[in-house]
Amino acid sequence: MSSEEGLSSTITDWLFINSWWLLLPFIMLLVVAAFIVAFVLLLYMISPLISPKPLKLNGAHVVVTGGSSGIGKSIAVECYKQGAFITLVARDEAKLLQAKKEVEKFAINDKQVVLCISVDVSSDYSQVESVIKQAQEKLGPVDMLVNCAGLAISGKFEDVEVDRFKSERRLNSQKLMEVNYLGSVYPTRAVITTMKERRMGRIMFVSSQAGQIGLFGYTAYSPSKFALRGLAESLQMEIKPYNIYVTVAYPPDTETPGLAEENKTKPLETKLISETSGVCQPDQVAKIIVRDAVQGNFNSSVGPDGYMLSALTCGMSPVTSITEGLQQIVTMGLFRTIALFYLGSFDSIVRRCMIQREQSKAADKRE
Ligand SMILES: NC(=O)C1=CN([C@@H]2O[C@H](COP(=O)(O)OP(=O)(O)OC[C@H]3O[C@@H](n4cnc5c(N)ncnc54)[C@H](OP(=O)(O)O)[C@@H]3O)[C@@H](O)[C@H]2O)C=CC1
Ligand SMILES: CCCCCCCCCCCCCCCC(=O)[C@@H](N)CO
Repeated sequence: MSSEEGLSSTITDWLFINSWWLLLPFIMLLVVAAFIVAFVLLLYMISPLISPKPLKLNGAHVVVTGGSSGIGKSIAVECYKQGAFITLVARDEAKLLQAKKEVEKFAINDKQVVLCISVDVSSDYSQVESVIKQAQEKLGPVDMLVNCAGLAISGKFEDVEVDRFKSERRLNSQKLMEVNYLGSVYPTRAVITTMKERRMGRIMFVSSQAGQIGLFGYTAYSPSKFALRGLAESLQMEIKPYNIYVTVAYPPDTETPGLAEENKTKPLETKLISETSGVCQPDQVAKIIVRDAVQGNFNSSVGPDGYMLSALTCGMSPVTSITEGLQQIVTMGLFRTIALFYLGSFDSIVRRCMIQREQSKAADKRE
């Protein structure tokens, strides 16, 4: 070895020995990252421990209000397919009988029963209480209540008859707050005592994506669906120690007789804005809702827009799995950023429609 080579290797040795501490921040960073990864993994592993025990639908008694049509009927079918006994609740008896026949096609054993009850869920509590009692006498205590009876009216604030926000009752002119909100309070009130005694049960409220955001044309509808969220959160805090779990479902537009009826008078703005999150089939919506209710998830959403909306509007709602909580924490800022773009595009839809209306009005006047 030449003396020059010897010198250079001594220098490298010296540098190595004396500068290892330069790597210290990197090592520390690695250790911290490893801890975070391990912590998250641990959370994922214990997540099932804090989640509610799934409800067995086989042999369970499921009451579905609004079960004679649309989403409610599909929910009844989905539960029946999994072996449940069903009580369908709605007003029109002919529609109920027709739905009963359709549901019965999906029996998986010969003990299963579909019971029909005709009642207006929104008018008189004592009536609702007595029909629920009848149903319990025939098919046993209610294991799951699905509050799906409801309707939508859309129209500009000043165009919706003031009466229809609530007020007096006329035939075929249902009031939104009464049906969508009180029509969920009454059946829930009628089943809750028995559920608490049995220390088990599921209560589902079918809200809407319009129960998460207020939209053009939904000044009467949205509040009636937002109200369900307040009810659900308060109730869940009361009944969680009794092992009863509440689910709020927020579907997008879904192809049902109810939607067809609503579309007859829907403002163009409402149509265009709602199209953002697409149109779903009732069967597809029902599958997701029933799965979430069985698992005891507080939140049930459909599709990517539904997922983002739910994470964004989670507020102080209860969390039913650690994974869900983590996802909300991580995605909140990003989803708010995306939401601002959506809001901008909704505002521009409203502005464009207004300009178009004014132009066609002016043209009409000239003629
Ligand atoms: N379709 C959609 O785009 C969406 C719907 N939703 C919500 O889902 C629920 C179901 O909607 P959808 O399937 O479209 O509706 P449908 O109109 O197809 O069905 C409504 C059901 O509710 C019953 N019902 C209505 N009023 C009463 C009442 N006062 N007492 C008892 N039963 C009643 C109806 O029967 P009857 O008339 O015989 O009483 C029928 O069985 C509603 O709450 C709606 O707001 C949420 C998001 C999207
Ligand atoms: C990150 C943020 C994402 C934002 C996505 C926004 C999507 C808005 C669409 C709202 C659709 C409302 C449908 C109401 C359906 C309904 O309840 C009636 N059809 C009942 O008949």
